[in-house]
Order: sequence, then C-alpha cells, then structure tokens
Amino acid sequence: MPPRCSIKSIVRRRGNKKRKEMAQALRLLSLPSSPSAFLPKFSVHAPPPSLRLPLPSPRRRAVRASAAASPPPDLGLLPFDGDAVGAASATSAAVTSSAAIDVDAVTEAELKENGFRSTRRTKLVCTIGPAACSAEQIEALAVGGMNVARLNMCHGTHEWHRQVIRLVRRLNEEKGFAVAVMMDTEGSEIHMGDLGGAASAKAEDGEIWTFSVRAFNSPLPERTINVNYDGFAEDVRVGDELLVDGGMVRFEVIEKIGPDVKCRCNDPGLLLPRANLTFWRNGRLVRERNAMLPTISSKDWLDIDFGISEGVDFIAVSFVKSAEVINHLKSYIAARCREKEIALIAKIESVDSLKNLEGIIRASDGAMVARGDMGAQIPLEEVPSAQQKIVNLCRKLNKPVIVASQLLESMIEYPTPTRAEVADVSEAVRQRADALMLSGESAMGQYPDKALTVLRTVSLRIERWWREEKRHEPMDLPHIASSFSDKISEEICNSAAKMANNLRVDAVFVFTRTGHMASLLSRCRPDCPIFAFTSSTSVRRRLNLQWGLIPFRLGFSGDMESNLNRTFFLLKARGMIQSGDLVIALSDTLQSIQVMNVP
Ligand SMILES: Nc1ncnc2c1ncn2[C@@H]1O[C@H](COP(=O)(O)OP(=O)(O)O)[C@@H](O)[C@H]1O
Ligand SMILES: C=C(OP(=O)(O)O)C(=O)O
Ligand SMILES: [K+]
Ligand SMILES: [Mg+2]
Repeated sequence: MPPRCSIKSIVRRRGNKKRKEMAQALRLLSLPSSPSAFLPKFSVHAPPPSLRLPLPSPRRRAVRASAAASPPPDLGLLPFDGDAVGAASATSAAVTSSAAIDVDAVTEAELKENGFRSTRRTKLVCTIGPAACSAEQIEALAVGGMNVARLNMCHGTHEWHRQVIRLVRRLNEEKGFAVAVMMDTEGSEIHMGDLGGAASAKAEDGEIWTFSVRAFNSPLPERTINVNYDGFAEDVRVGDELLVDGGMVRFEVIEKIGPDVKCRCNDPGLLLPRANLTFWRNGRLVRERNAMLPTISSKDWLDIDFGISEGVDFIAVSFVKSAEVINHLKSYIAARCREKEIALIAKIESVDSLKNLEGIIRASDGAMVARGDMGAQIPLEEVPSAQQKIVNLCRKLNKPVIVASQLLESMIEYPTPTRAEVADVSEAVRQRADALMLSGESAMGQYPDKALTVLRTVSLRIERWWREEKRHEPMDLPHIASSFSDKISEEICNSAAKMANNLRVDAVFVFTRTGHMASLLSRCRPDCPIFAFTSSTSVRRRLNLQWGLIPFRLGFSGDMESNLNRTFFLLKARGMIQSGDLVIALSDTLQSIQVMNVP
C-alpha cells in the first residue's frame, strides 16, 4: 500500500523554507532517544513533611464500607494466569521474590527516579505501519511511552498484522510491558478505487474527471476514477461538490451520463488510492445513501474474526451510527470468545454518530474522537466543540476516550512540531482525555519516536502545570452504578479521590479483579497516580488505555492485610516506593478504603 498520508501532507505543506531550515538546525539538538534519556527529569514531589510523620499506631485507619452490602463470595485466593507467585503462597509472599509483580522497566525507572507524582497520566496510542514495525522499532515505541498499538485494517494484510501482534505480545512477555493491541476496522464509506495501481494521480485546476461505478479493465481510461458505491451516480446531482479526503481535492459535478459522473476540478491536488469521498449540497453533507451502507462491511467481519483469533484487546469500530451496531458486535464477540474480553471503542466520526452520541457511548467500552473523518463530515470549525463534548461525556459515563488524528501531522515530515500542534496536544491533555493517538506520524512518518517524545513531554508538562496551579476543575460526575454494590464502589472511589487530593497522598492503590474500580478512580482524575493491581494480564493491558492508571499484574488474595504487605514488600524491594509514602488502598473484593503510610 503506498504511503497515502505522506503525499497528502506534502500537498498540505505550504512550502515553508524557513521552517525547514529551522527544523534542520533543531535536528542537531535532537530529542532524546536513549531509554534513560526518555525519562523526565522533574523533581520528586513528596508529600509535605507533616504528612510523613508516623500515624498513630496502628498506622492504618480503615473505613470498611460495606461488608454487609455485598459480602464477597469468596474471601479466598484468586486465580490468576501466568507465572507469578501462586495465590496459595500469597500469605507468605512477603518473603518471595520481587519478580512476582509484572511491571515494565520504563515505569519502574520512572518511579525510581521521579517518584509517584511525576508519572504521566495521559496515555499514548501509536498506529503501527511500515515506518515502525520491526521488533526493535516497536520496542523503541514502548520505551518511548506507547501504551496501545493500533492496527488500521484499511492497510496491510492479515499476515502483516499478525506479525505485529506477535511482536507486541513477545515484547510484553519478555520485557514486562503491558502494551495493548487495538484493531481499527475499515468500515464502509464511499471511497475511490485504487487508481489502477498508481501511487497517486494529479488533478489540475479546471480539468474534467469522470467518477464512475462501472467496472473497468486496467489500465483505467485517462482521468477516470472508480467509486466503490453503486448508488453513487444516482445520488449525486449536478452542482454538488465532491470532496476527496475531506477537501484535499475538490470537484463540482457538471454532468451525469448513466453510471458516469463528470466533474470539474476546482481545488487541485493529489488523488490517493482509496481516498474517502463525500458530497455536499448547499453547504451541507449529503448523507442519506451513505447512511445506508452497513457500518460493518463483509471485509470488516473477516477482520473482526481475525482480531478475535489473534486476541486483540480493543476493536475500534469505524463510522458507528448507532448503539445497535455496538450491541450486535458485542454479542457476536461474546459468542466467539467466552473467556477473553475485547473492549469496543466507538469511533465518533460521522454526523450520525454525533446525533446518537450518548447511546453509542453508553453501549461502548470507550470512544475515539476521530477528527480526520469527522472534519470531512461536519464543518471544520465545529470539530473542537465536538471534541470537548465527547471527552466530557465519556468522562461522565466512565468510558475511556482517545483524541485522534493530525495531532502532530507535520512531524510526518519534520523532526519538530508546529507551535499550533503543541497547542492542540496541550488542549487535549488539559481536557483530560484518557489518551492521545498518533496515526501517520508513527505509521509512515519519518520521525515516529520523536513524535511520541513530543506527546510524552507535552503531556507531562501540561499535567504538572495543571497540578501546580491546582486547577482541579471538578466535574459533576453523575451516578452511573446500576446495582447497589456498584454504587458502593462508586462512592468509595469518589471519596478516595477526594481524600487523595485533600490529604495529598502519594498514590492510590487499588486491588481490582475486573478493573472496574480502577476505572472509577481514573474517572475522578485525582492529583496522584493510581496503582492498579490485577491478577489478569488482559485486564492489565486494557487498563493501560485509562488516564492516570499504572497497571501491575499481581496475584492477590481476599486478605487485604497480606495483599498490602506483599505489595509494599515487592515495590519497596524494587525501589518503586519508600517507607513513609502515604497511600490510600482500595479493594474491590472487600469494598474497603484505607489510608496508611508505607511501613
Ligand atoms: N498497516 C499499514 N501498512 C501500510 N501503511 C500503513 C499501515 N497503517 C497505516 N499506514 C499508512 O499510514 C497512513 C496514516 O494512517 P491512518 O491515519 O491510520 O490511515 P488513513 O490515512 O487511511 O486514515 C495511512 O494513510 C497509510 O499510508
Ligand atoms: C482515526 C480516524 O480513522 P481512520 O484513520 O481509520 O480514518 C479518523 O478518521 O480520524
Ligand atoms: K480505520
Ligand atoms: Mg476515520
């Protein structure tokens, strides 16, 4: 598949020579690339000395919320997968090896060097493509902060994607990372054909091109474009505007002859294979027919089967129109993989998805603000408010949200971002989105690692600035629990986050089987990081998409006392916490909350 985006962005560049020269000069001051250089050099923000004084003995104050409300069915030891210390040895775990906890070297080094407070809260998603797909390159991305690897099924073969998934899995197993894999479906949209194999075609001002639903033998006749959607010639009208890739090239429909639609180019540019097509009438997107295309195409179903069999962690569903399609896909997946869960991320990128936003987000396990296609469907000036609305709604409904597309678009070609791009990244961080995503920047750009470094350093800086300014910007979080037991968890998490801020604790520890309680804590966006301990490797990977969570895998029991002692022992042995650190500890089995100093 030819590198569409690079040409796209070349077209976009307005040939700024000065910028290019500056970029070259900046290259000499190149961004850090060695693993230790990646680590932010911020000062340790320890709690004020008064909080470090030993608490009255016993050093722990426990508020047990609800033994009565929902007694945990088993207070015994939880099963877990993998090679960690067996649950059976949990009580004697204080003497077992520190290898019993799964944590990656980057988190460990960050905690050791900078303490709790300076860990990054905003998560980073990288699209994997030809620019970074070897084992070394993927490892460099993980070291640089990639939390989720995204595979865009618009491109590449199953064989290619399988290789990448296996490399990520191997990296996780061998180096302790918890990089999750997200498969992104192609979805059905109206798009051009593949240009008969050509990498691109130039459309000049005033030229007449034919868009046709006819099948042609290659080579295609001159200035002819295939369209994938049979209803195309019927639906367009003379006078309509035809936008390629959301406006990279523009045509006006001048004549319809059976299956052929003659168009005059009035915004010249490069046509790229399979580019998206939208048509506009009186300044508005025409979407009646587009809305009749199935959200999940037959190719998507094959890709979804592939994703299930490869055990991906997330499926991002393109061009979602309603909650039904998410529910339908959920039951399809549930019937096919009983033990492993796959979280569904609804891509909000169409007019319909904006219309049915709340229902779609409620049905999904998360959402993506897919600004690329969204900007081709609604006026560009409406994209920022749509982003803010989606981010806030996701937080209210406790669903992770990813802000995607063009965050650092210029870095596809340049080693340094524009000031405007840095401001865009900052805005998404300030909105407290769970995650930021790289597309072409990491998939086919010249500087994948540097683009990731920019996301990481900007996130860290903005988050720190916000904490220092004490801008909590409290949000009214609606009650979302559907059962009494969930309600207790929700109240505990809301209180724990508030206490964490008021007492200025160093971290919240949460022992969670399903990850639910960890995500409820994340929703509150507390000042301190949240250490989430789970016995499942797949839950650990999924939690890696959520704001502020540092997920560890650890076998633990229903005995909080021994869990905590063991956790403290393991983390202390590796220098990740110290005696005197103040933590709040929660357990979803016990629905308990405790405040304590690390012994
Ligand atoms: N698996 C892949 N194989 C080849 N090229 C890829 C792959 N994934 C992404 N790319 C390239 O990176 C570009 C940007 O990625 P993305 O934004 O995800 O796709 P798109 O441009 O199709 O929306 C793509 O246009 C394509 O050129
Ligand atoms: C993320 C997006 O989807 P894709 O890159 O698959 O078009 C988008 O449109 O912004
Ligand atoms: K896609
Ligand atoms: Mg899209």
